[in-house]
Amino acid sequence: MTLLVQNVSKQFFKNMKVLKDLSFQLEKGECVGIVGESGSGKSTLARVLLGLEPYQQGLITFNGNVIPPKKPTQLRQFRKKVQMIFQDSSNTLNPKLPIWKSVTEPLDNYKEVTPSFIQLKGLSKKNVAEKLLQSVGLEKQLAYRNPGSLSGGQKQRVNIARAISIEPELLICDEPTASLDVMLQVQILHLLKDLQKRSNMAILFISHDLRAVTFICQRVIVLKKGVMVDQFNIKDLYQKERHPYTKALIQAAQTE
Ligand SMILES: Nc1ncnc2c1ncn2[C@@H]1O[C@H](COP(=O)(O)OP(=O)(O)OP(=O)(O)O)[C@@H](O)[C@H]1O
Repeated sequence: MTLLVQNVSKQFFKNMKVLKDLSFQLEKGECVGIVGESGSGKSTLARVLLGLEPYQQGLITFNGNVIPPKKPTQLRQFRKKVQMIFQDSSNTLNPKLPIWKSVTEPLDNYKEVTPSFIQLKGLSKKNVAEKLLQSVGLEKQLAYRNPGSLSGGQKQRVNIARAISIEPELLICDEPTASLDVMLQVQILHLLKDLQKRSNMAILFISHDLRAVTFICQRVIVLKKGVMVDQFNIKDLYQKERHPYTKALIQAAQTE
């Protein structure tokens, strides 16, 4: 898997450039963080990478194919390989469906996928859902409840189970813990880290929280007003060559 972003710029209106000449690369099994304050363009970048928003300059490729994919068949392949987890876990699950139906929906859409972590043969869809829920640390009985009766943390775990059910090559997480309390944030970060180790999928972890990013990622990209001002390996976080904006983020994280 390779995600390649080359000199990408995006604007919403004529003079409103939100992403400016961004270039970076993400390889199989890597976990890269995108960090920056509110309004720096993180969510816009996520949407552009997912092919949900157009960009005006540069080129994005996923495994050599241009993003956004043009043909419906290419788009289908792309959606299978790249999954997303959003900040707000409350609206992403259909309130009318029991959890087992929501969690197995991607497997219904991509019947050709057989996840390696569950032996599908002979298992009913409900059993598969139970297994998926257990893989994200939830009790299997949760499969038979509706989203309305779940806590925020449980719902986010269900979203993660759903996203990983088809074993994506890349998981894009946009502030996945922002709506959760601190204890749950830590649990979800541990879960993501553990899943990444088990599956070797790549993760693009978008957050304003430098501490979360440094916990889970091996490499960090710092965005400021749509410009990539810094990029470094976690081991170099405290090196003096860090950009002043990165240093300010480190200081803010320490005083929080
Ligand atoms: N659909 C849109 N139309 C016009 N401007 C937009 C649109 N979406 C985002 N913007 C603007 O683009 C800039 C970047 O927004 P974006 O949501 O990508 O930042 P962010 O870093 O994710 O912020 P936050 O952490 O607050 O979510 C902001 O100035 C925002 O107002």
